[in-house]
Parts: sequence; C-alpha cells; structure tokens
Amino acid sequence: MDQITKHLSRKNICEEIKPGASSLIIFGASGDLTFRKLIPSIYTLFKKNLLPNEFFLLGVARSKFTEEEYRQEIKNRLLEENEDNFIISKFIEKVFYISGFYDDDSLYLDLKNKLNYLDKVFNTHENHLFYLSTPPNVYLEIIKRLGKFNLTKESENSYSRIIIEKPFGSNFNTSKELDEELHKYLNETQIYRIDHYLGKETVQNIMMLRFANIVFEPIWNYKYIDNVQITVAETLGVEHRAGYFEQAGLLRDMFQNHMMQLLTLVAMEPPASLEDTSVRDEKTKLLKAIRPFEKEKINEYFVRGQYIEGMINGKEVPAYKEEKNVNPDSFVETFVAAKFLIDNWRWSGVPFYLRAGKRLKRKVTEIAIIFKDVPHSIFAKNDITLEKNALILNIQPDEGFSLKIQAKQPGSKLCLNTLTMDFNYDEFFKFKGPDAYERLLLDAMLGDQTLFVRSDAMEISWKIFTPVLEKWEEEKHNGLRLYKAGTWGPKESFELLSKDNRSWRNLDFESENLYESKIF
Ligand SMILES: NC(=O)C1=CN([C@@H]2O[C@H](COP(=O)(O)OP(=O)(O)OC[C@H]3O[C@@H](n4cnc5c(N)ncnc54)[C@H](OP(=O)(O)O)[C@@H]3O)[C@@H](O)[C@H]2O)C=CC1
Ligand SMILES: O=C1O[C@H](COP(=O)(O)O)[C@@H](O)[C@H](O)[C@H]1O
Repeated sequence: MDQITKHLSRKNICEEIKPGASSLIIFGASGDLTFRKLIPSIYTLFKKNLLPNEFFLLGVARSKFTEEEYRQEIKNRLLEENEDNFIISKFIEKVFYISGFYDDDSLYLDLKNKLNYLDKVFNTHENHLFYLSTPPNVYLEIIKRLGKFNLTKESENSYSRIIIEKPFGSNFNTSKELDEELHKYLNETQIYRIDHYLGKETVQNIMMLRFANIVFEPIWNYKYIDNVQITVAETLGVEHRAGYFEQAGLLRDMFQNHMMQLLTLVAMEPPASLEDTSVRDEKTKLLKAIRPFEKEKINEYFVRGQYIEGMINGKEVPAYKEEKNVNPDSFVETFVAAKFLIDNWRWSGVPFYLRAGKRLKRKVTEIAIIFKDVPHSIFAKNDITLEKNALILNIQPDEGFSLKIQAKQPGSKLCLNTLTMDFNYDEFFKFKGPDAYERLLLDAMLGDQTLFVRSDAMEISWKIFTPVLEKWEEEKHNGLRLYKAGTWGPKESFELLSKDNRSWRNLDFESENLYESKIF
C-alpha cells in the first residue's frame, strides 16, 4: 500500500502517521517565512518524532551563508524561542545549504549533485519536496530550471512535489500562465498550492462540525439561515512587507485565498468522503455557484478602505501611506468588505458578508452563522424583539465555537436573555494543536492534497476577483474609503449591511455577553 492510500484509509483518523523517507528543499531559505514559520514547524515535527527517520532539509537562496553559518542562524533563532540546545543540535545535523542565483544553471547543477549526495547519506530514495518560498516573480524561473534539470520527474519509487506559496499569480491571466508553466513539468498530483488557513485546526473543524453532527445539517440552508458573516480582522499593519503589499493589496492578500477557503468550507455540499478529490470537487462546485460580479455593479457589493493614523491597544500607529516603503499617494486597499450571493438551492437569497482588514480594533477571525427569526413570536405583543440565534465559529485567537440562544433569566418576572453556550478548544483539550505549517508540511510529505488548493478552484477564485481588481485599478483613489486605525473599518462597510436591514455582529470585547435583558 502506498503512503497516501495508507494515510487516507487508516481506521483511526486520530493517529498521526509518520511519512516515509523524504527531503525538503526550501528556495528562499534566508527569508522571513522560512525562519519564522517553516523552520520552527519542521523543528517541532522533529521534536514530536513525526519527521521521517530518513530526512534532510536543504536550504537554497542567494545569500552567501556557509553551511555552518546557516546552521548557526537556525540554532540562534530556535534558541531565542527557548528551545532545547541538545535537540537543536540533533536537528541541525539534518540541515544543509547551498547558494546561487535562480536564473543560473550552475545553481541547479550544484543542487542536483547535492541531492544525489544527500539522498545517499540519508537514504531518502530521491523523494524531493520542493518549497517555493521566494518572492513570486521568481517562481517561474525556478520551475523551468527544475524541469530542465529533470528534478520534477517522478519514478515508481520516488516522488517530486512542489509546494507553492501565495500569491499564486496576481489575476486570472497571470495565475493561468503560472499554472500552464507548472503543468509543463508537473502533474496536478505533484503540485501543492498552500493556503495556511487550511492548516488551522479550527478551519479543519468546520468540516468536522458540519459533517460529523446530525444537528446542524437540517438547518444549514436558506430556510433557517438569514446571513453568514466572515470576519478576518488584524491589528497589525503591513509591517516589513510593504513592498509586497503595495503590489498585492488586501483583496489579493486575503480574499482570493483565505476568505474563499472559509466561505467554501461553510457553504459547500457534504463530500462523499474525506478523500482529497471528493472534498476538493465540492469546493470547486461551490466556487462555481458564486454569483459573478458585474463590473458596473461592483460598488454595490464591495467596499474598500485604507487606514489612516489611529490608536491600537493604546498606542498611536501611523497611516498606511506613512509606513516604510509605501507610496505616499498609494490607493492600495488595506480593508475590504463584500457581499456574496451563492446561486444554488441551499443558499438561495442568503447573503454572505465578508470583511478583512489591517489595523482593525482587535485580532479576530470568526464565522458567524446568523439564523432567521422565529416564524411567530409570542413575545411580540410585549414589544420584545428577539435576538437572532447565532452559531459562531471562532477561528482565532480563542479557538472554539459558541451558540447564542434566547433563554429565560431566573426570577419572578418573565425575562429573556441571550445565553452563550461556549466551547473553547484549549480549555477542553488542554493542549494546543499543531501550527498550520506543521500540518501542511506533514500532509505534503504524506502526499495528501486535501488541504491544498486545486488548479480549478484557484482559477475560479481569480475569475471572481479579477473584474473587481480591474475596476479598482481604473477608479484608483475614487471609491477608496479611509478609516481610522483601531476601528472596525470605514462606515460604508456598515452601510453595506444596513441597506439590507442587517448589521455586523458586534466584535468589541466589552459588548460580549452584555445583551440587554428583555423584561415583560
Ligand atoms: N512572510 C510571510 O508571513 C508570508 C509569506 N508568504 C509568501 O511566501 C513567499 C516568501 O515570503 P517571505 O519569506 O516573506 O519573502 P522574503 O521577502 O523574505 O523573501 C524570501 C527570500 O527570497 C530571496 N529574494 C528576495 N528578493 C528576491 C529576488 N528579487 N529574486 C530572488 N530572490 C529573492 C531572499 O533571499 P536571498 O536574497 O538570500 O536569495 C529572501 O530571503 C512569498 O511568496 C510570500 O508572498 C505567504 C504568506 C505569509
Ligand atoms: O497570508 C497572510 O496571512 C496573514 C494572516 O494570517 P494569520 O494566520 O495571522 O491570520 C496576513 O497578515 C498576511 O498579510 C497574509 O499575507
């Protein structure tokens, strides 16, 4: 039985499977993502004894580290996180490095020789997992050369896989171009388009909650759900990534990928199995059902904003335009709110409101399923408006979910209150789940593509957003709404819902659980 069949057919799905012999080759090995996320995740897998026994990590970048210097850099960073010196020393015995330029054949000759050597030393059976963690403008160069030097070829006993970081292109045409180039050298089964939101425990739990419980499915449709709200709010600004963000903007950075993943997981039909094709087929079907945005109506469905100076957690923060490496006349959006409609039987008429932004009031990612009013309120004659029931999937930071229901408050009067039934992951399970990159790196080594984005889904998602990007490029500053850092975004994002007689769920800490009692 091959690794993937073994992985997917295992009886006990709780059991972690240690992949067979594998190597990881990271391009962009001197970068932020590598040091901040990839190395710590691989190191943690090593500590948990989840890395294959036959394993090595090879870093590739232009920076001229010697192997010793690169190992020392890793060691220093892990020590900063108070990791154990002895375990680090064992780990870095498996770490190697080569430097060179991505458009230079000699880098790939060096790479090939090094892989030949390391495969023999570590007995890794020529199983190569390449990770593209460079700026996206060099992806094509790397892929072409890997192809040219036969490093993308698989044999019966060895694999060659590529993990590609976002952004995967910048619009429909460029992503298609990149995809076509990839497919010249690789089959779809070799391509792992990463979206780290899919590796988050609570994102995976959306499927478990929906499809492992009978109670939700009967009410998971237009008959009972009034609207769905997805919020991904960050307090951070662009930090040191202004160069990238000025090219990308928030729609490309968060909506085209992470937000669409959340939306599809909430809205897709039940897959026939957990098998990757089944799950990804359903996601694609759902994306196809999203009503396309007509260019002339885009402003009715989208609000884009940019932050100006304000206060976050009691500290003054500058406007986006004043951040380092940002064009002082930039019209790049740091906030987007949008309304989506899904043209299928299940979701007919149910709006999905999505918003994401930088420098918002607090960091929170949640999906709120807001249910319809009761068909007939026996409390209406007492002037009581009942709060709608809501199921909140808390993705981060307090992972879990909560159900808001109406209940009688104890006492002689008839008094209604909104009661919150809370489930908190950390409190219940008493341990933190793996970081998203740990999960995804492990899955890629196991050959499980379920939590990676398939080519067709990527294409449809870009198709949805490309007209919006084009419209904003034409309109430039016109239509860009300014919002104060430390708020929940521009007022127009509230109007997007109020014109439908709805409102965003209040996400201020203070208001949580302080719903007014209704006495009658
Ligand atoms: N950082 C993050 O949090 C996230 C990053 N990503 C994506 O991951 C990828 C890597 O991100 P990140 O690590 O932040 O990127 P960096 O900007 O840190 O770049 C990574 C490395 O690539 C090399 N590099 C920089 N510019 C060039 C260039 N013009 N040509 C060739 N190599 C270059 C540098 O190494 P050297 O000079 O040594 O070659 C650098 O260390 C990007 O595609 C990014 O969009 C996705 C999600 C989050
Ligand atoms: O991919 C990205 O995600 C982060 C937010 O990720 P999270 O795991 O902290 O929610 C975002 O800050 C960044 O701009 C974007 O590129």
